Amino acid sequence: MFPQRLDAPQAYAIAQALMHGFNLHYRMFSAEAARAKHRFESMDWQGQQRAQRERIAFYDLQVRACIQRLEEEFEASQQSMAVWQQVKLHYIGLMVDHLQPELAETFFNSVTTKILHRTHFHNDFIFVRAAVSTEYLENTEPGAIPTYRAYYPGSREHLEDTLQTLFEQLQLACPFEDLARDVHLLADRMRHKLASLTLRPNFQIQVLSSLFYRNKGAYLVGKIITGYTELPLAIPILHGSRGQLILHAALFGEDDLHALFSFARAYFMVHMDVPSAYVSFLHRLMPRKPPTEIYNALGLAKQGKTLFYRDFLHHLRHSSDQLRIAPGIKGLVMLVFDLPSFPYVFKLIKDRIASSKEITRSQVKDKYQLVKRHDRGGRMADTLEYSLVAFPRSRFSSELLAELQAHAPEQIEISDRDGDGQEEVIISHLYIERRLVPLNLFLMECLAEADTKPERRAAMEKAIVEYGNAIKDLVATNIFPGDMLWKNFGVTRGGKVVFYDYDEIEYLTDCNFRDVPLPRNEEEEMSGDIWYPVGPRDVFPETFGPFLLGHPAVRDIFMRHHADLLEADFWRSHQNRIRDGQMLDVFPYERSHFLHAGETGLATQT
Ligand SMILES: Nc1ncnc2c1ncn2[C@@H]1O[C@H](COP(=O)(O)OP(=O)(O)OP(=O)(O)O)[C@@H](O)[C@H]1O
Repeated sequence: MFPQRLDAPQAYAIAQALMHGFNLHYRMFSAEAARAKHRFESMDWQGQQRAQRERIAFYDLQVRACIQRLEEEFEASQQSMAVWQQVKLHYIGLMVDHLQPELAETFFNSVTTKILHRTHFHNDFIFVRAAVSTEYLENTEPGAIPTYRAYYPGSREHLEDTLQTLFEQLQLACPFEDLARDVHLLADRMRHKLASLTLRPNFQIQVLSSLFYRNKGAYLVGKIITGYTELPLAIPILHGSRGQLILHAALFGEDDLHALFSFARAYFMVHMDVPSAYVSFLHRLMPRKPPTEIYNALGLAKQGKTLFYRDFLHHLRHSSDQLRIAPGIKGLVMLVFDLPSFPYVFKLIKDRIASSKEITRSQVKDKYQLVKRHDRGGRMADTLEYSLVAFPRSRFSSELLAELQAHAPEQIEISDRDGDGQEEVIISHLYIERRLVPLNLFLMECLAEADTKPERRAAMEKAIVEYGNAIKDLVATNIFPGDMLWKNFGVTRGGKVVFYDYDEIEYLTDCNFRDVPLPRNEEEEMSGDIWYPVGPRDVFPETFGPFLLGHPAVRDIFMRHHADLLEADFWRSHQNRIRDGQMLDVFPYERSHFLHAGETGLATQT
């Protein structure tokens, strides 16, 4: 029932305290993004990575601080539901003209769902759906930076002048090595892309005003428009070998941007007054990427989670298929299920983990946390972590329900908790991750037809090369995957291979890569067992082969491209590099996009 009058005296003050809590949070978030520019300029890459990691914890800290304040000042949990309903209405009032209303709503939900009882988690009290529109939101204060800027080159020949102005207006404190040279190379690439298009009167380049910072790079993101064509565009800016700036590559088109904004990479730091305007600009560039994933990529993971859950509930209402055990080899640690019509998997840690795994539940959680905070280098799938997720009981296949009851009885509750006559399966802790095609299944499908269909053989070769590349990219970011079996990797829509089994992951520098010792006598030589002592962190790369390379066709391709992975020296040399403080470059784009043909090196050390 909608209250006719807002007459509870404490409701307005509670709403204000909530809004104050959110504003404080967003100020901290923005300040960190502003500092990212300085860290980039001063090549403080370790600092940039540290800040990327630490920022993830900001939100929960601020939510906890706000709950504490509400309890201390207003005895929040003692307030009646009539008061809480008015709190929400006042809060809506406070969001008029607010520049981040969607985030403010999510913050309200995060706080109030920790105070109110579950039965009140509906639109009267929390924001189950958004109440405030973000369309056409702009910061109109004098001196405010617009979300994006438009540049009008007029003709193909004048691209250089326009680009020169555009990069100068970024006002980076560090000089370019040779901006005129780079702008010319970039303009040439653009002319090539525009060759088949007629330039219409609306020909322009639009770029988001803030740069996107991550690891060692800053990325300019925008699009070229002519007529009805909109060509997405991203330009990575890096430090050259002399420490000055260079335009490193030119990325064009939706697929290139997908690779840059991949769920398998760390989140960007971007200074945004109006994040929803950034999200809608980016969504236009990448219509296949749902806003939930764009918010995640911008470091606004809570908003990503909120939108994901809304999308999922909406999808459930408009589909009828059954949740099932995910295809592939079942895990010893994780129980994984999916809904065929929905492109994500749901993973929970089993109540009892097979003893062969020597890992506890909390260690598994730590490993997933490690991945969340680490630079995923395009090779480890991001996970969203949820607690108390309810699914309709009627949507479970009987095998899946039996599996849950057998392996996770302590984590599921089957009840009608909302009292609406519909039974739900409530799972206490869950990870949600993009669904990929497990690499073992992918290879099996290819192998079945490799002799008769050359395209299948080519796909198999590409996947095996990609698998090795994935491991090498992980190594570059100081990650040893632990369990390198094919089944622990998946293939993305774009054909990239990504790792998703984290329970045996270690920092590369924590492992001890050893050569298999030579047998000292005949008895040792003939022994079928491991006769030499093995420490807990010891790894013997020579022994990977028998597990991975049973099939001759697979072995042949692997050995041609990645034989070095079977040598302890390969792993040790990377350990040494990392210990020396050198960060290897893992580019989120192919070499073919580089603007310089190798003559311009990059800075490697701070
Ligand atoms: N993101 C994903 N997309 C598609 N399938 C997945 C995904 N994650 C997991 N799976 C499926 O679930 C299975 C088990 O997942 P996972 O490897 O994470 O569990 P685990 O218990 O850690 O495995 P292991 O026993 O190797 O340690 C995988 O082999 C795969 O078939």
